This record gives sequence, structure tokens and C-alpha cells, in this order.
Amino acid sequence: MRSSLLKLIAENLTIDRGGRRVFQDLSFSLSQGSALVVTGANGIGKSSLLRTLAGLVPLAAGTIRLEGGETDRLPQEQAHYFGHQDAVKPALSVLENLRFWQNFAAASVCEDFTGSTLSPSLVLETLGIGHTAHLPAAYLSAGQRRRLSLSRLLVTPRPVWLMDEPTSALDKTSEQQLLGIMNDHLASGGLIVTATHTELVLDRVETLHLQAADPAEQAPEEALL
Ligand SMILES: Nc1ncnc2c1ncn2[C@@H]1O[C@H](COP(=O)(O)OP(=O)(O)OP(=O)(O)O)[C@@H](O)[C@H]1O
Repeated sequence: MRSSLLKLIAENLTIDRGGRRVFQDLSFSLSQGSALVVTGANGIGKSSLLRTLAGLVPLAAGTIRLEGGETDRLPQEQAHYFGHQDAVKPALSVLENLRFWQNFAAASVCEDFTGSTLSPSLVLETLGIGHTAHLPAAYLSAGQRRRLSLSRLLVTPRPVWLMDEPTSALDKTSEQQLLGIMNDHLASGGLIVTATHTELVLDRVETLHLQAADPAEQAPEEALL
């Protein structure tokens, strides 16, 4: 019997950006195999929350931990961050980009999550950009660049995926494929935190709706509700 299921636990998070408090005392926990969908008005702090979980924005207060994860690694070292920017090096070929990321981001496996490791070539084929493998990444369209960025998550297993507006720039077919990939990750025991303005059809979803603490800062449409 498994004794230490993975759980992402955020307690009393407080985040400041540009000298302004974005939110404070935010707490949540997310169990293995589940996705947390973060919603809320523009500027409420969804991206800031994801960037904080990824270790890219410092916490003013609070703690983040991955229970059941690798004890000698920080939670962000066990997470992939799929943000607005695609982190693609334009002068390298598409395949070189992916090989770079495979070598750069260490795999993170633990008792309850092994994930799958696919070869860069296979991932590019799977995501429909195999024919671009030897082109400079600068030549990719916006949607192809997005798919290359997504492919990083599949060449190196990490249990936590932090995904900011993951469907942006994707066509309907790619969007369906992305949802399939996200559901596969959940089915293999992974966890996903995703910020979105669109509905994502995922298998096990919890929602976190961020709201302004000060009603004066609420978006007009939210203030009317
Ligand atoms: N680098 C930064 N420096 C200063 N303030 C920032 C920075 N990035 C974001 N902010 C501010 O932090 C607040 C939250 O921004 P954030 O991008 O997290 O919102 P969001 O909910 O993701 O918005 P959207 O739905 O528009 O993407 C906003 O007031 C924004 O202006």
C-alpha cells in the first residue's frame, strides 16, 4: 500500500509585485491526479501565482511544499512551468531546442510518480511538428512554437505542471490534443495547476477563483454579480 501520495500544499501565500500586494493568505492543497484551474479577472494574480509556484516570483510570506515528493528538491525543481513566453531559442533548430531542454531540466521521479520519458523526435512527431525538426526555431508559426514549448514537458518527467493559458495560440485540433496530454499526465499520477479564461475539459478538476480583497479593485463585471 502506498504511504506517501503526492500533494501540493500552499499555505498563507502572500505575493507583492511592483510594491503592490497582489494577494495575501492564499491557501490550497492539490492531490495527486488532480488539476487546479485558477480563474479570475485580468490582473487579479493568476500568472503571479503560477510564477510563484515555479519559483520565479519570491513569496512575501507563506510556504509551498510537495508532500511525498523528493525531499532534497524544492517544489519548483519538481515542476515544469509552461508560461506565456515560449522559451524557444530562435537560432537553434527545433530538435536542438528540445534536446537543450531535455539536458537542462533534470527529471524528477518519486515513488508515486514516474511519468513517461519520450524521445525528442517522437514528441515532435506526436505534436505534429516532426517535419520542422531541422528548421531554425525562428521559422515556426506561433502555434508551432507553442507546441515546441509544450514538448519540453514530455521529454523530462516532472510531477507538477504549471500551465499559464495553455491553449493560447493553439487551433482546435491542437487544443484537443493538449487536453488529452494533460489528462494523461493526471492519469499517470501527476498534478496540474493551470490559469485560464477558457473552459478546460479535464478529468479531475478543482477550481480556485481569485477575487480582489478590496471590492474597489474588482473588475466591473464581477462587481455587478
Ligand atoms: N513584473 C511585474 N512588476 C510589477 N507588477 C506586475 C508585474 N507583473 C505583474 N504585475 C502586476 O501584478 C498584478 C497581477 O498580474 P498577473 O499577470 O498575475 O494577473 P493575471 O490574473 O494573470 O492577469 P491576466 O488574466 O490579464 O493574464 C497586476 O496588477 C499586474 O500589473
